[in-house]
Amino acid sequence: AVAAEAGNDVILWSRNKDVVSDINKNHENKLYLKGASLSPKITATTETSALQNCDILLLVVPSQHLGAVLEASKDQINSKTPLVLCTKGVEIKSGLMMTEMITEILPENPLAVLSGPTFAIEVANKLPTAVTLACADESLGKALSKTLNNRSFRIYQSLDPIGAEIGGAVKNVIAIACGIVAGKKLGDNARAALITRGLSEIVKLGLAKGGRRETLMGLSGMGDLTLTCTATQSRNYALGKALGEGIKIQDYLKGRITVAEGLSSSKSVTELAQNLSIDMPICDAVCSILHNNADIDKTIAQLLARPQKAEV
Ligand SMILES: NC(=O)C1=CN([C@@H]2O[C@H](COP(=O)(O)OP(=O)(O)OC[C@H]3O[C@@H](n4cnc5c(N)ncnc54)[C@H](O)[C@@H]3O)[C@@H](O)[C@H]2O)C=CC1
Ligand SMILES: O=C(CO)COP(=O)(O)O
Repeated sequence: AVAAEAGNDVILWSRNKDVVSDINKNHENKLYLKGASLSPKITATTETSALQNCDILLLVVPSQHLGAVLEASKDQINSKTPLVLCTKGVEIKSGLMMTEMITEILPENPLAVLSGPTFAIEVANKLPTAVTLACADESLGKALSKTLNNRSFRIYQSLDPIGAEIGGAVKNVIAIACGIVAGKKLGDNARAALITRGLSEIVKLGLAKGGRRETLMGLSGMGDLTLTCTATQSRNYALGKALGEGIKIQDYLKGRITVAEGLSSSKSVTELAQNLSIDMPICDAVCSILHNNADIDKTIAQLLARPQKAEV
């Protein structure tokens, strides 16, 4: 929708025939984006051959499936086509960040990361939004920003794709923690503490991976963390809130088709941090609750009982 609003012709690839038909016939995607009316400039297809002649490819498949989709379609992708990563997450299977995984599959393609506080429905409905577009190649970053920027979608440039990616991947895990605290009615102080100490975890991991502090403090870091940790429309926050209210994860996920990336990223981010010998107690706690069936109250008590330490 952003690319179309900026004046581009847009082709959307989907595996789902019903979604394709809804977009082409009704200019809507009722299954995944109810309440947004899409530009007729957007057409959809299930054919990966459509990837052949694109000037830019925006990658939006959920993190645990993007690798498989790229593997299956890489023969259709020209090695000169710039790829813009919009997915937020770390692959469990390989432990790789999305940009690392993409580079393994498509080593020659130029790569950028587009990330920030961007609830899709607000973006599609043209509500004011600001994001980071990070690309190590400054002139390509400028060209991509110019192509995608529009009056309601303001793009700030950055040269730090790693920092932009880490912020987006880890904030989903912290948002689940904030949701749990809300579900448990533990108060606003606790949420502010989680956001701030969560940011500290994001910064530690981001710097260890080679990202820059100022990126982590910007739209794709602090900005997205703030949005997701404070809004009930966040799927990650909502998942945490349900758990905090006592709903079992299997029951919550039953019948849900949309992704809450923090569920998988809590595992992959925690493993990544362990491999780098970085202490990320909040992500660790969320991982234990989601994947090791840890008791929520005991996990919170353990977090609060950690030895005192200097703030910085
Ligand atoms: N929805 C939002 O507000 C935002 C989402 N993102 C990120 O974008 C990525 C995608 O999220 P959403 O579109 O919101 O998720 P969603 O769950 O609403 O939609 C996922 C889409 O991917 C497709 N999909 C799922 N598994 C697939 C597979 N194995 N092969 C091919 N297609 C598959 C689904 O059919 C669907 O079209 C995530 O990493 C998310 O964190 C980033 C910014 C904002
Ligand atoms: O990444 C997002 C907003 O920037 C979307 O967050 P949720 O996946 O938690 O809804």
